[in-house]
Amino acid sequence: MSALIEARQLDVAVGGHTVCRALDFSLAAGERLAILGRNGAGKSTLLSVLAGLRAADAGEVRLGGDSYAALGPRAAAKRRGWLAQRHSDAFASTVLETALTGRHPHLGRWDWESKADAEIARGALAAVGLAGLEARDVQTLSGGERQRLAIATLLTQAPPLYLLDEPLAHLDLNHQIAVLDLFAAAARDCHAGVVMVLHEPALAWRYCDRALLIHGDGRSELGPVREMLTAERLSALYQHPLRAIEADGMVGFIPR
Ligand SMILES: Nc1ncnc2c1ncn2[C@@H]1O[C@H](COP(=O)(O)OP(=O)(O)OP(=O)(O)O)[C@@H](O)[C@H]1O
Repeated sequence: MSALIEARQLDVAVGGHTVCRALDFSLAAGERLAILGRNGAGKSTLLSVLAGLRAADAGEVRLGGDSYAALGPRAAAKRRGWLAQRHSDAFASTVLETALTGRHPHLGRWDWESKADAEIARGALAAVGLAGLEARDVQTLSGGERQRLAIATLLTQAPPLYLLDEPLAHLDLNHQIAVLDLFAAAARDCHAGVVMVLHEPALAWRYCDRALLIHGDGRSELGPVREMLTAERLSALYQHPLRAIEADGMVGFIPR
């Protein structure tokens, strides 16, 4: 069976700066991969290449064995969902209408969303703690509520592969864990693949199988979280000394 996503010999650069060179990886159903690196290292740029929204400088990205060019936008939207780092709401729209946009790839050109689509969207809103806000104007939401709405919209889309750019942005600790638990359940119960840009190595350690470290100068390292997320490697990655502390089978990284 083809991987959910596969990058082959990928070169990515932005603004004259190399993000990665000859990067190879593939993600199987049910796997979770964290992308970590300093601000400006190119994590969002790489994720947008993986999402088919930006061309690579060399190499290719395939979703289930097919290129983005062969799939086209609608078929690609059924195979991967992308959580952007920023959400713009140019027009007034309700929370439910926004979540329902996640169903669009599943509808025919002239179809309206059905009752079943609305149930899926309501379920996703409830899963992120937004039940009761369905009729609210999206422009009145707090930063954390808007982020959870974007996640609910993606859960409504229900792709087999989630590409998440900083899914924990704006979220308090309680909602960070709740959102990571939701994607863990999607991986475990629905065999979804998850690639997420994270700034918290301890949560990557706890919620991901593998980590991709982007050093910002073209170098990258990929491997199981227990090999990649060590104090030594993370101190080099963030260019700041860190100490690892283990408790109850979990690890934390303390800046020195
Ligand atoms: N169009 C552009 N022209 C020039 N430089 C750009 C352009 N787009 C992005 N960059 C630069 O490329 C670098 C990588 O940006 P990117 O958003 O991918 O970083 P990131 O690792 O996701 O950072 P952060 O952790 O801050 O979100 C940054 O230094 C950014 O300023």
